[in-house]
Amino acid sequence: MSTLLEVSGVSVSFDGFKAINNLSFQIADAELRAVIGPNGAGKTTFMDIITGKTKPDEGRVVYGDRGDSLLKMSESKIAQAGVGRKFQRPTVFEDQSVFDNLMMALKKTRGPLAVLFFKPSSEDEDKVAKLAAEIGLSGALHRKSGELSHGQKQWLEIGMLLAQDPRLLLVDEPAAGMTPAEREHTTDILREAAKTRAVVVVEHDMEFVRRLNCKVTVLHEGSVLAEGSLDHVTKNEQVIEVYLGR
Ligand SMILES: Nc1ncnc2c1ncn2[C@@H]1O[C@H](COP(=O)(O)OP(=O)(O)OP(=O)(O)O)[C@@H](O)[C@H]1O
Repeated sequence: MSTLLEVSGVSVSFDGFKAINNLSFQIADAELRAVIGPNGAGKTTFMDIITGKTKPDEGRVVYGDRGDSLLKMSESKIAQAGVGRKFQRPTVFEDQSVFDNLMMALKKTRGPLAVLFFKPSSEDEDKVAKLAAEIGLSGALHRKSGELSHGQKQWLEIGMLLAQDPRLLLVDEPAAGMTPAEREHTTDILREAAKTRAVVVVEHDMEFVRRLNCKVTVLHEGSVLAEGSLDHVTKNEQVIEVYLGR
């Protein structure tokens, strides 16, 4: 499997405090990865660097088949290049139906002019139906999104990101506030999504990470402390000390 994203030797300081310290990270196409670490480990800043929100002081961030540097690109250019990000709080359009939210997300992939003159084809309707099935909302297609449970809103937002067909999807704490059954379904969605794209999941919940059943990267003080299977990293003495032993 070829490398899709390579972060090497990246550091960033805020007012002299090194939030990211010589961090290196790689992910392949169609790989699922969990990123864990205690509060303040640098997980959010790490994602901010990939999406272009924060520019590092040093290091390289190389992406895609041509090895483009993401550091030279704006946030919107990075998004256009196929990097999608899901924040913790869902931001679906509550007054619109699930169907309309997914359809709008499909439109967005076609640029501003296409949005103005957009007429959904039956092909688009099929795509929306397929996305709804992928996120487990086929039965709720015509419900107002505002009426959905917290978990369902999160799934809808994942579906809206998938509608844009990202090559790399970054997901921030998807399990927060979910019921155990919703968490299970969320791991299924993410595992399925990672069959055709790279998915990075930042998560605190260990049971959730165990169900993801993927390679885990442990961050601590802005660097990678350990990497490997969950069983491997949870046996690491340093990991136990800084994170799990608390
Ligand atoms: N814009 C900023 N200005 C100053 N300090 C910052 C800024 N952004 C992050 N930090 C600091 O950098 C460190 C890393 O923060 P970050 O939010 O990336 O950690 P995190 O692993 O996502 O934590 P959490 O699990 O609590 O969300 C923290 O000590 C934080 O206070």
